Amino acid sequence: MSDDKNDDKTTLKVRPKLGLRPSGNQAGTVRQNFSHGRSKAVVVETKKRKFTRPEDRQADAAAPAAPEPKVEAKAPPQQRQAPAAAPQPRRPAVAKGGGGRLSSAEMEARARALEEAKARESVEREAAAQEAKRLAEEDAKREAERAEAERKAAEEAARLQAEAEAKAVVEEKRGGKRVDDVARKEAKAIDAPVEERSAGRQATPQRKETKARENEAARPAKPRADDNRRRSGKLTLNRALNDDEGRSRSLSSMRRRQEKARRGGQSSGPREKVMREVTVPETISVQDLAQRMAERAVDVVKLMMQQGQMLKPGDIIDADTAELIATEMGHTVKRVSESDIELGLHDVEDREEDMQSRPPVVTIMGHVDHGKTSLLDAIREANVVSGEAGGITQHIGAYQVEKDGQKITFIDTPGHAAFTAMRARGAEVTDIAILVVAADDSVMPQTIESINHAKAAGVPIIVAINKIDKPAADASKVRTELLQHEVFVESMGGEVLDVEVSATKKTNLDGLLEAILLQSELLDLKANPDRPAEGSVVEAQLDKGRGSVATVLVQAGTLRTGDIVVAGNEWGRVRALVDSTGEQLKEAGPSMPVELLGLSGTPQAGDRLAVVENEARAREISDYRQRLAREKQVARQAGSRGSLEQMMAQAQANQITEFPLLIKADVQGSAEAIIGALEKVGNDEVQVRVVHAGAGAITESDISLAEASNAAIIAFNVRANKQARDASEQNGTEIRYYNIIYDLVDDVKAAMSGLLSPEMRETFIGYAEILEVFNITKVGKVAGCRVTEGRVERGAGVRLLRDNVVIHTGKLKTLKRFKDEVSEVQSGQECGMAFENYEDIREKDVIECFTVEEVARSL
Ligand SMILES: Nc1nc2c(ncn2[C@@H]2O[C@H](COP(=O)(O)OP(=O)(O)OP(=O)(O)O)[C@@H](O)[C@H]2O)c(=O)[nH]1
Repeated sequence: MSDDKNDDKTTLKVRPKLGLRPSGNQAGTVRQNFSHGRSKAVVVETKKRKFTRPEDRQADAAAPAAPEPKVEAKAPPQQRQAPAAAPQPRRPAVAKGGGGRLSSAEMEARARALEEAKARESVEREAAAQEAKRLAEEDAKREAERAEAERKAAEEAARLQAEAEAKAVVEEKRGGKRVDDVARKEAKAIDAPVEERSAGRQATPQRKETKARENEAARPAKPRADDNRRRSGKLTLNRALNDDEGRSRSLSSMRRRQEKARRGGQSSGPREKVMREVTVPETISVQDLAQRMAERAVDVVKLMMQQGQMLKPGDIIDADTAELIATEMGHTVKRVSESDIELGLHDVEDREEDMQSRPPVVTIMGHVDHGKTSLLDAIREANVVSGEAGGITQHIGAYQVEKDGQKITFIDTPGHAAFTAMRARGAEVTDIAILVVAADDSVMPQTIESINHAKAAGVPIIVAINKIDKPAADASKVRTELLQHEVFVESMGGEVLDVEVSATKKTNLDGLLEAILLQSELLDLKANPDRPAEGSVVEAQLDKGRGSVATVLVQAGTLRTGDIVVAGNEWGRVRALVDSTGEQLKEAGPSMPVELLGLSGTPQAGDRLAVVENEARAREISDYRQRLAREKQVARQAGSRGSLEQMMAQAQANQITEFPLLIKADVQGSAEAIIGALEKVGNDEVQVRVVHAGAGAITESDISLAEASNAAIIAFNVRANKQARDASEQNGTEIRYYNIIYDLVDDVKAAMSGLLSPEMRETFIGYAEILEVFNITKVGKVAGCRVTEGRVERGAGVRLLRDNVVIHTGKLKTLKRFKDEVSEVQSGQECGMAFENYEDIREKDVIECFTVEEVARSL
């Protein structure tokens, strides 16, 4: 081929040309084409061969390597080999060429040789083209197989990831550390293959490049085998065997790769960064968060460092920070809180078509001795009253009675206390309140309280005017007096049903039951009996023989023995259900009161009860609630009680437009004046709602009503008695004391507009009772006292109380113990006290001692 000019672009083709050429070496390029449209230009040095004599030709033949073209170092070996076949046809022509002249025979021979060479060349070209086509097909097939494997593996990875995340979310809802562990594992499973993927990602371009430069050493073994195959157009037995081997190796390696990917829980799936929905609890460690995002913890630490925060992987961060990090890294966040554990436990929505009518639940309220128990007893035709100590209702019970085939559930509560306690715990069990008013006694303070309780709960009232058998009975007086408290009975043109009854004579009891059923019809009470039960604890106690016994009112669904229930902080498996007659039941439907046995501890009245799917969930919820209760207790002890400011903050957050207050004043007149002044305070957005107002000291019942209505207590010139003070401390209800109406109104106004000036927080220090009053010349009146509670301090603020009503507020002039001026006197000790600029002190008056501190308003 040394005499050829290789400028033809055909693969492996070197076209021989006849004719005389200038002697000497000649350089040129050969364009080589490969499969997939790739080509390569190779520099070939050509050498003009001289026509020589036979003896010269022999010399030529003795040196076969000489005609080999000089190929650039980078040129593939294939290029070097391919032209080797071409010189053959030219040999005869060269052989006959002597002295530069050719005979006709020689010319013929040369022409024939030329023809043969052409034919051979075309055959070879065809074979090479076919081989190239076959290789291209094989490549395409392999490529398709690989793509298919990758797609399957990616789907598998996506599925596993979705499962892992779903699992993490479910576990997260149930709280606890387990979640983190599971999520961590899942995240790890996802994470590892991501790295594998990225390794694969790097390998691919490399492979491509290697193919392009076939002489590079980095090329993997398999493609090299392919190249060898391509180098030759011939298909030999050996090569065919090698090919098969190559193919089977390729398939099995593919299978291995798939298998590996499956084991690893993923594959060489999508190569872009995967954006995840990251579940973020209230607190999370940096490491955990990184794993949930499938990111490296060190990257998270780096990111936080850029934000100016130094963190370690083990550090715990709050949900806000975690959200910031996750969003910064391009993930979306799903916030969950510990309380999510209770999701779906209560207030599950029922479909309208599943709802069925249920009996009404009735509570009887009223003033002491107006005949509540007698009435209930008369209705039940069972003698409960005689069994009670002193005839006073001692227990809370719940019973069901039947009238014309319709059932009515009665809850017998001692006054309104249990009623409000239940409301305070969120249990809204009562559908109808029966207000018992004795016809001979008419409306009394507890009657008014009962009205306010019912109103605050939004429960309709039915007035039962009792004891009409008594000669002094005056039903119309009762009706008129009720008008003053905004209870408009039917006979006075209102909507409240009223029934005259006699509990002892059993007069008109049917009328009362009919009124209840009528009211219940108006209320259209419904519940779905075909679902896990929900209810409220009406009463609970620890019974020596039976363990924890809770009287439960089923409110929705059906409660069955064997069910696993959570009631308040307690849980248990229902061992037995007993109805009000003492009979064992298998199940209890909506509005059915039953005694429930089997709880792990004793819940509180008003605790809500729900059936859960398994013990684990019951335990988890109960653990969570117990922890919460402990934390609440600690918070209360730390003094973080509810206040007017907090109330307002809450109101603003929840966009509440009502500002509930309970007002207690020294006289009815001041209470009314305060209500009048406060009514003017409101605007379009927020209004004062007085849940109850009255004269006299603040009692426990006021605290429970305030707690149930989420109201603050405004005390005007009155104090709370000991029980009330304890109760308010316990449940965190704020009592604000005032002695000037304008201060009171200003404070409420400020709280409502959210512009509270610094709060003057008053801390109670102690009480002292005046035993004797001495009149000392020059000094004035001095009170000989005994400290009954806490201590008394000189310089502290003092109030003079007479029957729990504030008479005077001021400062102490002297505090003496046995003639000596002292700074403080402890409980149980006696001392002498005198007020600054105030002398109207009497025996039995009480001196309240307090300190005042200014607390900056924090909303
Ligand atoms: N004459 C008459 N006396 C009645 C009637 N109803 C109740 N009494 C009497 O009134 C007293 C008080 O009755 P209770 O049923 O204990 O009253 P209560 O409201 O349940 O009282 P507490 O449990 O203390 O809240 C009892 O002596 C009853 O006999 C009635 O309709 N007529």
